Formats: sequence, structure tokens, C-alpha cells
Amino acid sequence: MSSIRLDRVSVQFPLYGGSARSLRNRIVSSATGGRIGSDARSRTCIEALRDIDIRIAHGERVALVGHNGAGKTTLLRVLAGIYVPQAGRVAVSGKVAPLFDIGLGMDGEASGYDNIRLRGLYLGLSRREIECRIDEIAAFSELGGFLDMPIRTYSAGMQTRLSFAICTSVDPEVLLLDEGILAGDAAFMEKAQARLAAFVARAGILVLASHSDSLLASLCSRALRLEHGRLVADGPLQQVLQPSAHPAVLGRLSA
Ligand SMILES: Nc1ncnc2c1ncn2[C@@H]1O[C@H](COP(=O)(O)OP(=O)(O)OP(=O)(O)O)[C@@H](O)[C@H]1O
Repeated sequence: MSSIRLDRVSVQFPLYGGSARSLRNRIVSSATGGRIGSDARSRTCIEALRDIDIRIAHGERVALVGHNGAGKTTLLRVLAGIYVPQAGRVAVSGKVAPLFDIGLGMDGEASGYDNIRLRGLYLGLSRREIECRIDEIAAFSELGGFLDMPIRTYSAGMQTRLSFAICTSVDPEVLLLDEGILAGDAAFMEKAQARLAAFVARAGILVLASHSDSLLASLCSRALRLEHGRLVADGPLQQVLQPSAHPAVLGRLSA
């Protein structure tokens, strides 16, 4: 059974150089981004996440919402093990499938076919599992003869097609998704949405970061709202999407 538990997790990005202090003065009251603070060594830093407590159980479909720079992507990266927090504890059980940072685990000099193998290994598939899926992944990507060419020759949309086809071919236990993955030409996106729905249905846990209320409503029932790196609401999706409901739903955290 998959599960996620975060206890008092904080992530800071130190700002180096002489401009750090003046930057602190200039963006201290910005409507976007994390708070500007000081770390344990008194360096100016961006507090991307601060004291985050979260519990997610098997079967939950959770939306991550919040303004630009609120900390959604940082939280996804913490859950994927890409960032190790400076403070707090992260416990994720289940095989994690990160469907964001689309270029992660891809090699520009290698062919599309070799990148299917590389990325498949990165996602935890065995060589045998990859060989069984390679034809289906190639067909879904519709890249044809381009799959024999180095992927540095692909357009951004062609790379997205390939990454999407590979990532959605695994059986995820914890699926981490950013809406940015859903960018592409209209015909591909129609096909991609259907594949995504089947992929999400196979997952034990879904965490989806998005600014699109309609996308969130189609996939999630619970939402977490981040503001300047802090968790300010946790509850049923429709309640959390109403800004006035934040204090009322935050009480769920202590349950
Ligand atoms: N690698 C980094 N170095 C320095 N600061 C960073 C880094 N990554 C994120 N930040 C900062 O951390 C804060 C949170 O960023 P994050 O990307 O998590 O926000 P987000 O909620 O995903 O935003 P958006 O909706 O715009 O994608 C921002 O203030 C950002 O400037």
C-alpha cells in the first residue's frame, strides 16, 4: 500500500553574492514566490517550503494549488526524492513515478529508442519489461523514423511526446504530476488525456500540481493550498478552491 507522510519539512534556497541583501529588501513583500528569510548560517535565502506537515493515504487523489512560486514544484521534487529538505522528515512508500521535469533521465545524443531504454531503467523497469513495452511506446509517440535519430534533433513538442509515452507506460504506485506535461499539439493532447486517465486510475496515490480548476476537478477530490511556502489549507477540493475557506479547512491537518 502506498502512503506519504511529511513532518515539518522545510526547503530553502540560499541566495549568494552581494546582491542578496538588496534583493531581500526588494522582494520581501512580493505577491509571488517563497518568503525571503535567513538560514542557519545567516545567509539570505528563499524559503520555498516551511514546516510542511502532510499525510496522504493509498487511494487519495490530491491537488496542489497556489500562486506562482508558492512551492508546488518544490514539494513535488521533495516527494520524488530530487530535493532533500534541510529540515523535517519525508516518508514515501510505493514506487514513485514523477511525470514532470520532462527532460530528466534523457540523453540528447542518444536515439529515441535508446532514450526509451534509459528512461525506462530510471523509472524502475527491468530490461525485459522495457523490451516488452518499446513497440507500444514508439507507436503512441508517433515519432516514426525520428526514433532512430538523436533526440537533440527533436522539437520541444516531439521530446514531450516521447517522455509522456515512456512515463505513462509504467504502473505507478505514487504518481507525481505537473500540469505542464499537458502541453502539446491538439491532436496529441486528446490522445494523451485518455492515456493519462487510464494511468491515473492505475496509481495508488496521485499528487497533481495545477492552476486549472477544471483539470483538478476531473482528477482530484482533496486539495492542499500553498502560499509563500506554507501549507494554508487542506480539505475537500471545492472548499480549498474557495479562498475564503482556508482557515476552516486547515483544521484537518491536526486530525
Ligand atoms: N533552484 C532554485 N533556486 C533558487 N530558488 C528556487 C529554486 N527553485 C525554486 N525556487 C524558489 O522557490 C519558490 C517556490 O518555487 P516553485 O517552483 O516550487 O513554485 P511553484 O508553486 O511550482 O510555482 P509555479 O506555479 O509558478 O510553477 C520560488 O520563490 C522560487 O523562486
